[in-house]
Amino acid sequence: MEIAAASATSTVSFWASSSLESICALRLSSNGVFIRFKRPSTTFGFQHQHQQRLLLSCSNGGGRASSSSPIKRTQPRTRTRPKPKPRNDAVLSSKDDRPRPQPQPDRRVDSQEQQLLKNKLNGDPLGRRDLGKSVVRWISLGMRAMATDFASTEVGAGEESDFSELQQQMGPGLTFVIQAQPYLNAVPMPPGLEAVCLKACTHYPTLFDHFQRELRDVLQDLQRRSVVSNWCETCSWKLLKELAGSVQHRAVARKAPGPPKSALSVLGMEMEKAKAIQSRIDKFTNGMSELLRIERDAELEFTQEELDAVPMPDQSSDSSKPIEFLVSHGQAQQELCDTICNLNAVSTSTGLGGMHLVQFKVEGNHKLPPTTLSPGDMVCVRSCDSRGAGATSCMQGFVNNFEEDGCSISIALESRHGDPTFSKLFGKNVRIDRIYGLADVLTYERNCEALMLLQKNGLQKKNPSVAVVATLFGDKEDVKWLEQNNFVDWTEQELSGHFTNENLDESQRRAIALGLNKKQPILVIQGPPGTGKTGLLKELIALAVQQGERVLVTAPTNAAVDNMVDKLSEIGLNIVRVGNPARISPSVASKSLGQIVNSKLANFKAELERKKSDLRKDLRHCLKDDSLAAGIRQLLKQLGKTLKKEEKQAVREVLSNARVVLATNTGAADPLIRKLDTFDLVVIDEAAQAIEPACWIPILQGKRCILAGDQCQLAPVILSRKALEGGLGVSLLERAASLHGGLLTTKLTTQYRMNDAIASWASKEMYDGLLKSSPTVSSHLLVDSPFVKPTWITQCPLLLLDTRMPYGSLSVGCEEHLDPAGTGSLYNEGEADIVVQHVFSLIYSGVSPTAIAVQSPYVAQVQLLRDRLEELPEAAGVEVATIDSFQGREADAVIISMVRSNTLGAVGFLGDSRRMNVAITRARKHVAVVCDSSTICHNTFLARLLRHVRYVGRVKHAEPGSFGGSGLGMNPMLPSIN
Ligand SMILES: Nc1ncnc2c1ncn2[C@@H]1O[C@H](COP(=O)(O)OP(=O)(O)OP(=O)(O)O)[C@@H](O)[C@H]1O
Repeated sequence: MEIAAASATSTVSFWASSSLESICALRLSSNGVFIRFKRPSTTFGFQHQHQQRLLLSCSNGGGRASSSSPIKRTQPRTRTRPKPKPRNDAVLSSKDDRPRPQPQPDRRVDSQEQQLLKNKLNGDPLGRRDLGKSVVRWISLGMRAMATDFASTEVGAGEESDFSELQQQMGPGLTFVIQAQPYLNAVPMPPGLEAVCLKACTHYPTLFDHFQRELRDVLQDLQRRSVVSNWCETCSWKLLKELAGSVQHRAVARKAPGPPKSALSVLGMEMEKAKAIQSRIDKFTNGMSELLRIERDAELEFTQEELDAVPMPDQSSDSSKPIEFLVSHGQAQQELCDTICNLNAVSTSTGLGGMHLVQFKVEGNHKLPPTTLSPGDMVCVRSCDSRGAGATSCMQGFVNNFEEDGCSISIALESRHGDPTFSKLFGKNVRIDRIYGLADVLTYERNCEALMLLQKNGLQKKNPSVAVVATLFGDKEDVKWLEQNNFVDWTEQELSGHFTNENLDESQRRAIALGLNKKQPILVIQGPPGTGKTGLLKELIALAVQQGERVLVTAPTNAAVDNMVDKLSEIGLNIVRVGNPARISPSVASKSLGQIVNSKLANFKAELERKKSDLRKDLRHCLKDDSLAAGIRQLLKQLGKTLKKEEKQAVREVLSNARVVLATNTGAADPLIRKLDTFDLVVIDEAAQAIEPACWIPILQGKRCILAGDQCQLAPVILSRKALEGGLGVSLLERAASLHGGLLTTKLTTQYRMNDAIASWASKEMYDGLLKSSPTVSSHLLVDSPFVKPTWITQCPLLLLDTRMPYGSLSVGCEEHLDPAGTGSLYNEGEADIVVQHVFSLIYSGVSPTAIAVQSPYVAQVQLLRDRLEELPEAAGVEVATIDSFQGREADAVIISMVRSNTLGAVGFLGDSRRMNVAITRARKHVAVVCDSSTICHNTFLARLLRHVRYVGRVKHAEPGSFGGSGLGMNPMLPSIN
């Protein structure tokens, strides 16, 4: 999964100017803030936790907080290291088997925290009582510096362009907070009050309040010195006032919500009823904000562990080795590495959305080492010495791509204009480390912001989704009232449009008819695997566009969004995919905002480049003539500005002309989308996998919404047990489905994917026997596909390849092992052998490699399997993926490697029924489960799965190296399972 969560994940980093001796770096990262202090010979690191616990630790230089976790790998490497996945995918590492990080109860701190949180939600600036004198002074100093910088444009007043640049950088909420960080960062925090400082420095109302005061003082000072005539009339003050007057500022920074008068005026509802709805919203948003905070802290802890694990080269390693091979854990040479050293920044360009694309090249034109990194992976980029040591400051980003020369890698850095560290990467040795798990401050802020907007605007006149809010937070009586007063209507709309798929069944047509009713504020489409949700949404969106609606389509993961982009591209709709370019699948990149804008401006850019090159030639000829050269430089600058202006214009045009805009749930908070007109319809696919606050981001931007998904498939990934138990893991789809006696829900019950031997297990285990198989698929087998030979395997829909040994002993070579790379994931080499052999059996029987998918819940096993299959040209096209990343897709034959084989009977998260449901139900005609049944059977849910296979499928004992061949003519024995 992209994570699962993951998704338009992005992180923002800031690092202090190196001129500051005392502070080396402050990083606003992943749902939280890290700060590192540098002393001449010691580096202190601390992580701010909600418990206000400061974890102080020391290390000798290297810019990396030492911790109890060892820096060097001590385990010997015995095999190609499996490629760990980012946490989003890596929900599936055995870390999930560990106890979740639990915040320590501290009543005093909790109440202090609650007060701060309450203030944050209320939008009140934190006062002296919350902060204390020294912290107030610290903020004032930072904001004074920022205000001075801001007002410096007044000195050359009249240059409109400077202000327009300021205008672009300045924005309410998070944008302002981001702009403020480098200034705050440059002021040493008062000792002992770091935790409060860290809280305050992300609190927008507080920062804005101080900034406003300081700017006024700075401008008044300029007036006294006759630099400006009237400070109130200065452009910077006007800009600030404009900001303060913006709707978004008022939404975020306004004080506690007043009475729900708008509900009264908009809906004409009785005041008491509206108050009751508002109080339910208040209770919900306050509770959810608290759970988000708990979860953020758990993520922060996880992230710190990951950052602590970023390796440093061993002092004793052989320095004569090619420098680019200096990789993680002090290994001088290894087959694959997740750190690349000795890189130089060679060029930079600005991608859409302000993303900096920086190209790094290996020094001396060496080739890049073989690496586990691939596009979309999260990395941290740091300057260091030539041996990769002494890395201090860091920026985070994503791998954008590898250049064709084999020497360069391009990284999309999440930095903003003026970030001081960015320019410092040039002319330095740089190392890039892969980071596996990162909590994300932007996601956290966006989720919190959505809750704030829901609380403040939910029942307001200006909220286009007021009927959705009233339905979801109102009781049965309120919903009846909404219907009686003609605000909502729950009937089906007559279908008149043209279907691209005429085969839709009755329940699918009903779902479409309900979804097209413009007065149905919210519709939940619940469908077990293979019931056609994705195809149905494609039809529904096409028909909604036909009836003149603009649609915002979102999903919790980039993979799910790309899947929808793929489907919608087939029917020729005018669609745009918005999101981090590095996270968009290359197969749908042509529909991304960046590429559409680039192709739209291709001619313009070519012409501009021609002009620029002419001007540069002229410049070379007139180097002696200063005034002419200055004029040419001015023209070149002007051309750069023209391009920026054109790009902005093109972005606006492309987005406002698009009939369908697609993004992840959190990606829908992108200002580019927010600035657009209200959408008529919001569709959230895979909604059961999203936490509710994230769903409110798109919902609040549309008049009505449709949630599609299956609450028996993957759930939102929640790290903190406390947050999970508090209800953060309950999706909006799940909550809405149980509201108002199922009024909001329509169900699909016929599946069109699986052979009934496969579907009947899912139906019995997960859907109370209600999932029916269409006769068109209920008995289809691999052998029915063209060119497939009849073998016992191709005629078997369900197969167990069992590595179990008698008397409870483990099959030699088939034991589970902990990933030596320290990811916490597990692998099983014996099972990998058996999987490869089974893949070959299928291919020799005539099954196309592209019709085969191999899945494992463990990322280390996925990487091992990829490595094995990549070596075999015959297997090219076989897809190997974690279960989470395969959700929403299907394949004719699916092989699942369960990995767990131990004498304790420990199965970890294999016992998660929702994940196993997804794994098994991806298959159309054949599932092979490779496992050690003596371990697996300790879990009752998995034992029932084994029993089902035994009754309706086949069981075969399997050993590495012994099972194989085409299966042609074989008549396997069927050992029983106790
Ligand atoms: N009415 C129908 N008649 C025939 N085939 C259908 C029909 N509806 C869907 N299908 C087929 O069923 C298969 C599964 O459809 P789809 O992927 O849309 O299901 P889904 O509900 O999204 O599944 P999942 O939840 O597992 O992702 C596809 O191959 C699709 O073409």
